[in-house]
Amino acid sequence: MAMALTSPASLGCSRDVSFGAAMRGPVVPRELFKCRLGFSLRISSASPVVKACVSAATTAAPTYDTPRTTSGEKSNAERKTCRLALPSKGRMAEGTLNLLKDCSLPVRKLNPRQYIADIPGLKDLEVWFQREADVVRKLRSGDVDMGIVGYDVVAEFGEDDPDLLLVHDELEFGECHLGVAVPTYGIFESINTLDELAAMPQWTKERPLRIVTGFTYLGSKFLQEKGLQHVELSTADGALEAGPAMGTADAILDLVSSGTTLRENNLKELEGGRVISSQGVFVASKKALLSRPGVLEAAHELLERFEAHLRARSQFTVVANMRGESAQEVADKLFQFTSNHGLQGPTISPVYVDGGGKSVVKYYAIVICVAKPDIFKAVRELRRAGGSGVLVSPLTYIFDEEPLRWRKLLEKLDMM
Ligand SMILES: Nc1ncnc2c1ncn2[C@@H]1O[C@H](COP(=O)(O)OP(=O)(O)OP(=O)(O)O)[C@@H](O)[C@H]1O
Ligand SMILES: O=P(O)(O)OC[C@H]1O[C@H](OP(=O)(O)OP(=O)(O)O)[C@H](O)[C@@H]1O
Ligand SMILES: [Mg+2]
Repeated sequence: MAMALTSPASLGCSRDVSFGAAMRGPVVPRELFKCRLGFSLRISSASPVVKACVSAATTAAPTYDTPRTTSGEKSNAERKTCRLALPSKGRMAEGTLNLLKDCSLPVRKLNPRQYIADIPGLKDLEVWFQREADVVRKLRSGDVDMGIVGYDVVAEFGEDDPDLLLVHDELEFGECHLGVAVPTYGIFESINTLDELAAMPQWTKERPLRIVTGFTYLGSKFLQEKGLQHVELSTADGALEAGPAMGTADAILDLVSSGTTLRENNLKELEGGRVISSQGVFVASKKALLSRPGVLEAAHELLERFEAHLRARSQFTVVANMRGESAQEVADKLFQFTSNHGLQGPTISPVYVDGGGKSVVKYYAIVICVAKPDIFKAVRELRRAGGSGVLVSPLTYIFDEEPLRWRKLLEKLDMM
């Protein structure tokens, strides 16, 4: 899937696949415009690309001569502390802070407008709040070492940079996907798949399919891979769903979670038009993990806690008293009548009751973990196997052996 898009030659696609290099005002000289794919685009007002984008009042893909990473090599070489960057606002900010709090690592921020903070549980770690795209840019430039953001942002602004390593790829918040959508009406009424969209006779060199998106890197790569011929991408900062009805775009490529915004704007997603699925991820710079003291240790600590918490979150711990003559008999009944046997197997211990001055064992207490959706089935099964007094409580952490993701990370770092 990784495809380097650095020169026209590497594109291997029609020159019609172009970006809306619309004006950002007179600040950027026209000659300096560079399309995202890495080659210079001469802007002429006669060009249909420019005309379309100007009339669409969209903004240019943010790719002039400015690199997509910031500088900082010098100050980074001198930096002694590790840095974790977190989203400063929006959906992902809340999810990230909640996750850290649930992992007993609350972020301490003196006031909401301050962009530096710390985590009392993690020494020698600076926490920096940044807009999500900047988290990724600063990872790439070496200004921060680790970050938590949506995978969509890593994929878009990371541009397949091999220095970015996903330490945890499923933090279980901010779930959404990036997909192509078209109107439900007009010429699109009977169009339901990306292939059908691509095959529409309407799209020509002179009148390409106009797609508005905030994801020009992922979008161009995806559409080229899918072989779409005459496409023009433009970009805007938000409310993209308005584009088709306003007449400024034919289709959109945007994030979807509940699907409400699409529905409310008379748009439908196309089968085969899903670019990526996304959720919160923990990402780190390979260079930093390998060379900056303390980063690997901090990544390990965070990963351990995320894994242990997320595993526990999906489970209940269940304690029940089971009637039986021996622990062995209870274990046999559990295996026979129930599908829940705990992590490795049930823990079974005798329950002593007063038998008139002599303690006797008539019950055995069992402890098992049960996946949350299976809890009521598990209780029914336990009763069938002779269980009573079933106690169900939430779990905080499940620490297993070394997390699988840690081993995978060490492999990626050539440390195994
Ligand atoms: N329905 C959704 N729409 C957009 N993003 C979502 C959605 N669900 C989860 N996300 C995640 O949230 C991130 C964006 O969140 P949000 O739009 O709140 O950020 P923001 O910083 O306010 O951005 P903006 O510049 O758009 O205001 C996405 O990159 C994605 O990872
Ligand atoms: O499938 P849904 O649950 O409806 O969510 C999807 C919408 O949410 C986001 O927009 P956001 O709320 O960030 O507004 P914006 O478009 O102005 O950025 C995204 O860009 C979609 O428009
Ligand atoms: Mg938004």
